[in-house]
Amino acid sequence: MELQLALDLVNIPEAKEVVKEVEDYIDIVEIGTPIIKIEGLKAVKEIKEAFPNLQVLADLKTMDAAAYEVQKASEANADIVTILGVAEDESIKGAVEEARKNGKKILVDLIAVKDIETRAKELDEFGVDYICVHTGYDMQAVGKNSFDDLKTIKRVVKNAKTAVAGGIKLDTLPEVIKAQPDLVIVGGGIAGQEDKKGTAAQMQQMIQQG
Ligand SMILES: O=C([C@H](O)CO)[C@H](O)[C@H](O)COP(=O)(O)O
Repeated sequence: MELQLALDLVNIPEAKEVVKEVEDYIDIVEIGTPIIKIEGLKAVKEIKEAFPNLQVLADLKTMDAAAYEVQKASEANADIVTILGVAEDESIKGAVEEARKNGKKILVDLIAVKDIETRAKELDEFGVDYICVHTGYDMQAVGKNSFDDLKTIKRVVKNAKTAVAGGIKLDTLPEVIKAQPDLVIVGGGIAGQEDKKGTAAQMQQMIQQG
């Protein structure tokens, strides 16, 4: 099980500061959609240059022109690129093909997918690397989480790795770990804490004890 730190509500210098604090305890650093929208793919490039030992995920949440966007993220040295599960099958296949050409990985984000089980089964046949259940900020605000959806994808996904994101904190991490995803994605649960290093260390330890 791996730990991914999601950075959403910071600029590039602030992102570097946070990663410097917790780099020993995380496997992947996510350059979140808001950062990419504000700062561009140079945020991905700069973080990869500063932390070459970490994998960097570009959270593009691609919906169309998938091969082109994966190509551009690859040029910025992203290791993993995200596409939305609600995108057309052609877009998903295009993203996978482009990622393969560049030695990169694709994570499909199931945010806003209504029939998680059916879509996860379909996506699993397209050769994507990760399938991720995700409760976004706006649904977290009305009390939703992805724990049941995680159990669903664990049951039906046979090829891809499984991932979970959305409001995971120290107190909810044990429930997530019980479901045994391959990747746990934490944003505010680390980046929003006073003691980021201590929290990340504790999360890594819990994950390793799995
Ligand atoms: O992808 C995310 C969200 O849609 C904003 O871009 C977050 O990175 C993801 O939800 C993880 O962050 P937390 O919910 O704060 O753990």
